[in-house]
Amino acid sequence: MPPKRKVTVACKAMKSIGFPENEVKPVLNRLLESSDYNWGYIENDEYRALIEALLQKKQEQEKSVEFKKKEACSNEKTKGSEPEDFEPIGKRLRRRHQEERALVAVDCSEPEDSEPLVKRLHQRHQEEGALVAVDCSEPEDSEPLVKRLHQRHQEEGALVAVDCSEPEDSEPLVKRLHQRHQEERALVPVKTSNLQLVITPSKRGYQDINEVSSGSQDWSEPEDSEPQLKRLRPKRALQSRPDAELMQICDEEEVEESTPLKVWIEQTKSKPVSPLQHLKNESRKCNLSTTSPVPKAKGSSQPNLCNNSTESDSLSFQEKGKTSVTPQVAPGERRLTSERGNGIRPFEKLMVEPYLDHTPVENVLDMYQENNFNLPRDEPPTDNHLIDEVPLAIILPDIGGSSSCGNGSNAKADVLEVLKSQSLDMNEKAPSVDGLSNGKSSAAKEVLQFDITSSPKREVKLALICNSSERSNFHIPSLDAVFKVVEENFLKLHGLTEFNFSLLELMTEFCERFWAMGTDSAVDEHLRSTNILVSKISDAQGGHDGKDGHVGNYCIPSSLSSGSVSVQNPIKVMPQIPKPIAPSGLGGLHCVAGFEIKDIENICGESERRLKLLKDPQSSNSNNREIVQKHHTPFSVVNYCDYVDDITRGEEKVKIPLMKGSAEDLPAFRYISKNLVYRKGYVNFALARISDEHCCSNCFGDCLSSPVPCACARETKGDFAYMPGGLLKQNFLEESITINRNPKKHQYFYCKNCPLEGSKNKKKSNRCKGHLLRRFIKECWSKCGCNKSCGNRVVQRGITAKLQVFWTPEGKGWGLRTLQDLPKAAFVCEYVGEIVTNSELHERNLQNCGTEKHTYPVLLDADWVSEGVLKDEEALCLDATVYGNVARFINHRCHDATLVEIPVEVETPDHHYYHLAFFTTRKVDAMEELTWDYGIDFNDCDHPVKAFQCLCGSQHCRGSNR
Ligand SMILES: C[S@@+](CC[C@H](N)C(=O)[O-])C[C@H]1O[C@@H](n2cnc3c(N)ncnc32)[C@H](O)[C@@H]1O
Repeated sequence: MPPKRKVTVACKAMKSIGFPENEVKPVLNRLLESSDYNWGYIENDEYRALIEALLQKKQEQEKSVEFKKKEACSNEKTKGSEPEDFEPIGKRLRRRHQEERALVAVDCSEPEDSEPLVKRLHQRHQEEGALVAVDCSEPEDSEPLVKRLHQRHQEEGALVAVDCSEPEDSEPLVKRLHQRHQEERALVPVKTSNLQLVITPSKRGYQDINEVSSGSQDWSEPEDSEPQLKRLRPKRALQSRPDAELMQICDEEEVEESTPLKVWIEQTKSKPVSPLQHLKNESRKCNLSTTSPVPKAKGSSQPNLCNNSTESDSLSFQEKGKTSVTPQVAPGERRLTSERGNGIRPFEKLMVEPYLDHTPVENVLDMYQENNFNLPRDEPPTDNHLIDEVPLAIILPDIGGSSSCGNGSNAKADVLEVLKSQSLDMNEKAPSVDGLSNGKSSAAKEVLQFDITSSPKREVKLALICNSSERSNFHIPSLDAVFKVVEENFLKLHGLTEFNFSLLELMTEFCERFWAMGTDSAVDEHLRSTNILVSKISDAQGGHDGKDGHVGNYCIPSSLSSGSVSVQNPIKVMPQIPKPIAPSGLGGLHCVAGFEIKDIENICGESERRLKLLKDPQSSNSNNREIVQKHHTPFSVVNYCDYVDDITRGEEKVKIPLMKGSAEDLPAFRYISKNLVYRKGYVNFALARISDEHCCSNCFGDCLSSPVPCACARETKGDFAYMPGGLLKQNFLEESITINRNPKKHQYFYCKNCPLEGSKNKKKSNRCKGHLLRRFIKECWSKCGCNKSCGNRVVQRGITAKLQVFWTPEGKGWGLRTLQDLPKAAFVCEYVGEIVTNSELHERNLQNCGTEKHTYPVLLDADWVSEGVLKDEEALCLDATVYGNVARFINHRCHDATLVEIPVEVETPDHHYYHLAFFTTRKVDAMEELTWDYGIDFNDCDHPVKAFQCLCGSQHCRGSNR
């Protein structure tokens, strides 16, 4: 969307919640400036940043005389304790935003609030707005923060009680919000009948974040789902009663609170924005009112609401003799106020964005993606900066010869309609690429603007708008020549005569990055970043005439009214051009750049030959490849493109593209997303084999939120391995990593008759070399009562991360990398292949002996110890050589691999078969390679994994000197 439009949309959105446009624009401007024109930041969370900024601006403006004294007084007192108040607003907002994001990274404690942000903000402010009965004339409390927070609980209750009885409704919401903000910012000491406290919401927010990230939060406890109403109650009394009574006590107390609830609703109904609050409270009323009790369902957070309260909170209230304070507020209101106070659930947590697919792991990954990918910057929304909605660019037709080609302006308009355009004012922002920036003094002076235009059709167009007012004799030069000169100059400038530099490649990468970093959460969009090729216009003036497969370009005259000339659209990145693999080594890029596109089908034919998709993977050999080559059909174009687009051929929920531009052959294999038994392997998924001990048939909903861990947590000693959100718990991950990296002696098991060794030599059984005993994860499954989105189902949901198969520069062949930042402890993929017995594997190895091709087997021996003596058909491994998933591309790393493999029990309690899942060992950055330690003994010549000269490059490489 062009910036102008974005401004309009933002103003409209703000108007809808009561901020007039004339107030919004300056704030928006300021925010844009301070965020480097990052619209993503501003639009995120339904304009959260903007709303916050507006509120803050308001409060700054409306500091009235009556508050001046208080403000001066409180500022004096709180100097130093609230450093953020002295930060510029943009910086503070950004920092806060970052911290919130960081919180999101670990905040998996409960399903997030599904209400839209604006609604939530309104509600929060409305609720907070009620807390305005403050008196800052008293000296500030010098008690420690924790103590003050406890007091705050009680205090807020009292405040609200007072507040409800007063006609505070007569104040407009916005005013109350501002007032509240002002009070919060100024750390106004609040006086009630008994004590003072300091309201420091932002401070509390940060404190909470710190608590969470420091691990003080127990992710296994759904503490947040407990209504704070109940937390406020004195617990000591409850503790002395039998469990059975607890529920009743809660109910009784709810009766007490039902009346104020009604009163409150009455009051809020009269407020301009109350329907939002009202709706929320209505729903809470359903949950909390005794007149409509909700059944205490197992698996939901309800049953433990009473006895799960934060003991320290409750006790401290009682100790301080505060139990007499009757919180006369609506439950919703109370919940929020106490949340702020107890340091458990800061407001920020409510702002967690919904997950992409509403499944925990996907959401986490998506959030990380959002967190770590900076959205492209936009220009400032000032009128003088606003660019034309129609970008100054030449629109090329679809190279694939779509029917719209040659259709003049109509088609152009169609394309333009969906284009997103962004600009960089070159007078302000120097290009960051070395060489370009060096040359800025001369060349960049003439580049007035750098436009990037993209469309949902996966097109990226770059346009440099140059000032040629002093060059009346301007003509369009040969782009080939321009590229050549720029490349040569660049190399000369940097003394890189041996260096192979291609400007076009650089621009292609730029476009790829643009897509990768700008993609939104739509699952299939991530492919944009890879399945794109660059094409140039050889004659920007006249467009194409049908030669070279381009029919009828749509050109905008290059002369611009202001005397500048637009070197328009020198490249166009087009998806789906089926030529990612070219003989030159530069791949399709080179081919297209050389204007050699004559016939798309020819290109696809070539690509298909190189790709060598198998008709019958089991009989894969060079002859077979020839057959594929000969049986090239017109449909191969589609097949081929599909494959590069997505090596999974639709087998996974996400597409996994192949990096374009490599001349190397992809190994011949057939993609499968689930393990398949080859022949003899014994795997029994019979429901009857799953006893009650091995499933949780009585559960429902999300097992992770159940107060009592269900049977499926037994494998992990009663503590689920996952946190809500899909990440592994820290201790479980660390333990698994340690077992892998520094196994202790006792973690090895030695078989009497090792199936592995036995399979190697039928006559003589070699001594068992030992098998590492690993910790299993047990996931809920079909026989369990919980639902599909239960937090204890992660691996079975499959791949959700954005991955790419790429050609490694170190010489390891193909590898796998992530296109998005991944958090530590995130599931990436499992190792999928054919389930073969050890003897079958041995046979395969023998067959392949001496040939280049070798298998990539993984032994499923993590629990052979408890399986006793295994028959051959039970001693299994996974071979992904011919049938496999993306994990077959994961390369080995001797030390500090980014992935660790963990056995996962899903369909069967028999541990001779399980899933092998890869989780990140640390935060992995976008574009980093994903590796795991194969566990190879590089000196063991008859290990099933054929040893290779290791090029992992790690400090403690075990196999580099073979
Ligand atoms: C599971 S495959 C990984 C994908 C493989 N690179 C490919 O192109 O298909 C294992 C093979 O990759 C290569 N490989 C993996 N890790 C390596 C490393 N650290 N150094 C050198 N080669 C490696 C070896 O040839 C090994 O047999």
